[in-house]
Amino acid sequence: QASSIFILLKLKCESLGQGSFTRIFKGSKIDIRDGERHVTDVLLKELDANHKNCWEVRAAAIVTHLIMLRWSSLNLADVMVQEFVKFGALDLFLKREGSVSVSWKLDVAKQLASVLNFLEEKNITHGNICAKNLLLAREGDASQGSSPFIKLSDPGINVTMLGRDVVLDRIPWVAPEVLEAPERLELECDKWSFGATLWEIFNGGQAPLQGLDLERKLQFYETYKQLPSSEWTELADLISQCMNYQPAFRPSCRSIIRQLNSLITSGTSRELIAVKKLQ
Ligand SMILES: N#Cc1ccc(Nc2nc(N)cc(-n3ccc(CO)n3)n2)cc1
Repeated sequence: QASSIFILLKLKCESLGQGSFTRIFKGSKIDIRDGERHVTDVLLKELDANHKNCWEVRAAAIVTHLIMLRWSSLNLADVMVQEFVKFGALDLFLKREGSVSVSWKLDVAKQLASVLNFLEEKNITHGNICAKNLLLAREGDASQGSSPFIKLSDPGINVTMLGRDVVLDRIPWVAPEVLEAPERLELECDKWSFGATLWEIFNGGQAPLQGLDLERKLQFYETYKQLPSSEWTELADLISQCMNYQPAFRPSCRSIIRQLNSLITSGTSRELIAVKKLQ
């Protein structure tokens, strides 16, 4: 049996961004099989010190021998290895890129709605839908006819295990009902978060309610506020339907996908009219 040795190399020390309790690094996994070297880029998510105990580290890689080279200070038990997704988190990408087309944004939104539909069919609640957890595997280039491709990252630490301040800081992605009773995390909560993520996608990746302190974030929910609405009324309607304070009133995934499809048709013609006006 070919004994394959995985050597996990922490090449760069600077973090690539951070989750709430994780530092992330780019690394390389080197497989040596029958004398051949296969190098793949990996992302290492290292949990910070005082959250080690509640990190449900899934056996991410089935490794025969994992050799952490001497200079990597990572302790295997607290590291999750993920495939390195080429263009990284969507919020950072949108901030970097600034101008992507309406159809690009709707394509990404539709992919996320399809992922939510899949999870709903399996009755799985993700619990941390946001642009930071959407990873862009393919940038997509309209002139080449290629479309973007996103992957949904892991939800990280379960919201029921987070302190109240951390949950408050997740306003407006966390559904209001979760604030009172985190164990009531249900499928509808992901619909609420989908609405907030849709808002991010159409606002250049900027975080909604950025800069509000926890007190003001809490007031936002206590006074049943909605995010600043887009001037595209059909989009604003979809976002506020998803961010309905009554979980049962939020649209089904099928309805979300149907509404995105009609935005795609009206959206592209809106863009054509805008282009015609410019000419
Ligand atoms: N410039 C740049 C650049 C940065 C990162 C990647 N790649 C990547 N791959 C993953 N599997 C996960 C992530 N994440 C980034 C933030 C989070 C928070 O959860 N994850 N980034 C690609 C390009």
